[in-house]
Amino acid sequence: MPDFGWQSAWDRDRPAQAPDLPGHGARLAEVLAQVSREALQAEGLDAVLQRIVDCVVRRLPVSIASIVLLDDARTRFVKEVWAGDIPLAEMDLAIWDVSVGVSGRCARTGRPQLIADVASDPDYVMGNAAVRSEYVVPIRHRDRLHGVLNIESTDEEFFTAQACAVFDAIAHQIGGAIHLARVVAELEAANRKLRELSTVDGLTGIANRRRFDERLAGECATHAEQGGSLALLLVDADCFKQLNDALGHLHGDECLRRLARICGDFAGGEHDLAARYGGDELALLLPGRSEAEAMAIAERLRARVEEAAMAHPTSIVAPWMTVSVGVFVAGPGQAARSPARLLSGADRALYAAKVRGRNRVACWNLARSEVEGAQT
Ligand SMILES: Nc1nc2c(ncn2[C@@H]2O[C@H](COP(=O)(O)OP(=O)(O)OP(=O)(O)O)[C@@H](O)[C@H]2O)c(=O)[nH]1
Repeated sequence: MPDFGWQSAWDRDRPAQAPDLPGHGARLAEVLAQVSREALQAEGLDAVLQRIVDCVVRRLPVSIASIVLLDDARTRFVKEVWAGDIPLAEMDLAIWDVSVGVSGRCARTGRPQLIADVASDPDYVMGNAAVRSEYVVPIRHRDRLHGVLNIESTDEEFFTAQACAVFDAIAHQIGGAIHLARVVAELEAANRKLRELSTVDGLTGIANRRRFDERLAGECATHAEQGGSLALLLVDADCFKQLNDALGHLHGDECLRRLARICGDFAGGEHDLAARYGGDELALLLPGRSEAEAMAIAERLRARVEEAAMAHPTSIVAPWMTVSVGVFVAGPGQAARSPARLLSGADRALYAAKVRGRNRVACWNLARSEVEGAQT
């Protein structure tokens, strides 16, 4: 007779599904307490299942406890976590069919399997010759079968109705844990998707203004602390209103998407960011670039947009789409690293590029308080 510590208070004829453990349920409660939403989120399902079987073997007098999970089709066992105080024979049981073993029988029938004498059961797969009895319970949540809980004992009298009821309750809790883990995973995936959507520009697929503002503030703080340079490029389509008017907004949208892809190609560094700043204006944040490097990138970007030869029949600049680029670089040791000052510097440069003819690159030089690079 197993000694769970609550035998004296146990009603032997009690139905198996309702373990009543007056005053003695601490050990079962400890097993059940291994499952919580916090533990599932922090450690993941596999770790929680492992803690359950460890706790079963440590706190209840069983020799082997294992949880075996089914695939979605419920035709194969695909994962097993186990614990034991006796060794198990090396068996390649990582994946096996439900036609095999007592666990398979349990999964096929959906009913608990109680084997008082394992030697007499043709389906029993021996892991240790000392095992005498086994109890295998379906793990389900509502109508869905997730796997089985397999308990083995060296005592053939072990699985009384009371003992079975305890393991039924544990299997029930595991079913809930698996369901909860799925819900948590689905919730996390949905949250990830939402976070992603809230920082991506719907039209172009690059970062949106919100993400840009966050990153700009972050980079400004980092560079204020660590020094180094921080380059900002504002890229604005020339005569975009006329393009929309001539070829329609849908065509304009497609041109913006292509422009965003080109900008994205120039944001190859780990901390670089290409974003849609608003309307037909995009921004490139390039930490660690000197003024000369930033100007060279801006010029290559400008040239690449021309090479793309997106038709613009009504532009006053060229028969294809062009961009003007304003550059500002907060160099090492310069005190101009606030987002507002970076934006204002790049904006001044962009304005100069526009008024000096468009389709050109200009840079605002803070030290000299003048624009460079945009020939008049
Ligand atoms: N197709 C399309 N057009 C947009 C979108 N967002 C803003 N625009 C248009 O972009 C145009 C920007 O016009 P302006 O700010 O006058 O600039 P511009 O015509 O490019 O003139 P310059 O910048 O001075 O060369 C406006 O006509 C907006 O309607 C968008 O998502 N799709």
